[in-house]
Amino acid sequence: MNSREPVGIEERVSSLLASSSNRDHPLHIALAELFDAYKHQQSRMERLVHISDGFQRYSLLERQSLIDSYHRQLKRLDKVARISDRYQHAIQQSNVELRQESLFDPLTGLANRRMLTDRILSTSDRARRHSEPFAIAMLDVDHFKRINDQHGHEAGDRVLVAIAATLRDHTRSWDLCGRWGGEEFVLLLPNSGIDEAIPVIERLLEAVRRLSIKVKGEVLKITASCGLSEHREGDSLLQSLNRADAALLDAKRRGRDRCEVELFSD
Ligand SMILES: Nc1nc2c(ncn2[C@@H]2O[C@H](COP(=O)(O)OP(=O)(O)OP(=O)(O)O)[C@@H](O)[C@H]2O)c(=O)[nH]1
Repeated sequence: MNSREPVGIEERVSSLLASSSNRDHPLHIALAELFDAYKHQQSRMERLVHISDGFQRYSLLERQSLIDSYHRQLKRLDKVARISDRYQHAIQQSNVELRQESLFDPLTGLANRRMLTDRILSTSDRARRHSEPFAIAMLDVDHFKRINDQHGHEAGDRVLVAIAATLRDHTRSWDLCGRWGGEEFVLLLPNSGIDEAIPVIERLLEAVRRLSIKVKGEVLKITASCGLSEHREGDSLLQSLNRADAALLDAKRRGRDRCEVELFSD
């Protein structure tokens, strides 16, 4: 008798088949064939389990690598989005700067000649459609050359900047002030006939008189002359500007520091 009793079915069947006392049993051959078939099936099962485990491990690795690659792509996309945001912001910024440079005078920050021209044309269009009057004023600093000659170009620039600020501060929100060039400024007074425009200009000239610009310990007193014209229906931009310019020359001739009106006389 064995010192150890076989426990599992396989061990028990194996030991039964191995025992010489069972060799002539009528079921011995059938049991041996059945046992072989069983072992064959079992080894197939083990192979299948092995393949399935390997496949699962491979799937896990594949999944992990896909997740890693997905996260790497996300990071890249995030980086690309941030670069694109910065790029778009830079383009917007440079568009703002380009617009600023193309429409505004760099020294005074007022509208430049191009913007003034555009606005006068659109105001003239609106005035025609709604039968509204509008006025154009040309304002020129008196004896500006003297300021440059006596105090230097930089002092002249400071005077222009101070005048620009005065124009901005003493006109109505719907008026447009701009620098026409040199020491000459243009004011567009929409929805205003001569009668409404004159007090605006008088207020402005008074504000210029009150300016005190300190240059190297000296206080500069400034005056300006102004020519005013009212736009007439059918007038070209040039005609209205020419009439304001003629009125300005008249103001200079009559002694400066004043506003003259040129009404309907080409
Ligand atoms: N500082 C400075 N001066 C300028 C600028 N543009 C033009 N000027 C000067 O402005 C002066 C204009 O002088 P004029 O046209 O003789 O006129 P004015 O001396 O003001 O004399 P009136 O207009 O007759 O009162 C010239 O000396 C120009 O050099 C500028 O941007 N800065």
